[in-house]
Amino acid sequence: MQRLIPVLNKDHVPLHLISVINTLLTAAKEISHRLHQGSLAGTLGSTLDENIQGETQKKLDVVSNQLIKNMLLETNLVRAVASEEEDDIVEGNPDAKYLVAYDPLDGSSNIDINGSVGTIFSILEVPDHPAEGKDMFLQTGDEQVAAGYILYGPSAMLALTTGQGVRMYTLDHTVGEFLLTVDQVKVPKDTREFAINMSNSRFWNKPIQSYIADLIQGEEGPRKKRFNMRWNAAMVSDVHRVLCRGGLFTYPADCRNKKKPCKLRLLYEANPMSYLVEQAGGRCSTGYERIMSLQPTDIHERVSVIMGSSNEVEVCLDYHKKIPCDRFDV
Ligand SMILES: O=P(O)(O)OC[C@H]1O[C@](O)(COP(=O)(O)O)[C@@H](O)[C@@H]1O
Ligand SMILES: [Mg+2]
Ligand SMILES: [Mg+2]
Repeated sequence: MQRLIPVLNKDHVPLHLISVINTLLTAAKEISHRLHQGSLAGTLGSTLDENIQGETQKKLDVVSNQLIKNMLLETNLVRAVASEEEDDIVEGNPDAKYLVAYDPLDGSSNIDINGSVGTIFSILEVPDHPAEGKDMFLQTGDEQVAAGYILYGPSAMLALTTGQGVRMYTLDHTVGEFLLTVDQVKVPKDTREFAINMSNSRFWNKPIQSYIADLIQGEEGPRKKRFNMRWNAAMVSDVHRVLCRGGLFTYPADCRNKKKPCKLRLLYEANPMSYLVEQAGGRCSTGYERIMSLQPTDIHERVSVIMGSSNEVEVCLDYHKKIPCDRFDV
């Protein structure tokens, strides 16, 4: 089985970019080890702090964030990092070429129940201008030069794209390396599976309510086929399933908190996952716009997300075209 670095070399990925990716993986191996140790490592549970988004931080959110940040900045190859768990960007080498945006641990609520979690990352180049502060990160998803995630499940898996399709690697603990296990990931165009947090349905806008209501009616409804639902409460593992066997994943806007209608973050979650899903032949949208075309205005910006099997996403988007929003504008 092939190791990661020779595969990236064969794809002519620039050497410094390979080093940045490899550094992320070194941090991921350490996170994987700590997760594997569970309570024995003393890192489960919450801290007394909240992150910039007002969410309680788990100890492992903080530990993972520190590990990734420190390791990346030590390479001298990174100009700055932006993390879901940091209020502001953290500057590195002013002469370096790369920017890394990351969600150190996605699906945090799963940590204490020994469920799947992951690390999501997006790598950009420093733009010609404005090349200062957090504005450097305000680039569309189309500007990403690499993106991926490490899923810490029964095995630790890396899904990675550098714009030449998507490959998956599995961590071989005996040699401490990620080995190629799926060469070209392809998301099937059609599906009978969807992933959404149904408990929010009364807070959704009409287009998504109608779409999901029709899926649930199965053979008796307008879709005339039976759909199954899956929800792991970790985007990384819900999207991993979509990459492996198709499906539609969505976290739509809702009116639980009018000031914060969307949950998932554009830079740390939506853009990197969209890059992977599109590179595997799937489709990604907010319901109204392609996610990777969005111009970010803030590093912690949140968006509504619909992604997965292209024909199914298309159907969902038709509901958005035909049915007006009734509760709030997105
Ligand atoms: O608890 P909910 O509302 O179902 O939300 C689950 C969603 O929240 C997230 O856990 C947010 O990510 P974080 O754990 O990084 O904050 C997503 O991974 C997941 O899709
Ligand atoms: Mg997350
Ligand atoms: Mg997180």
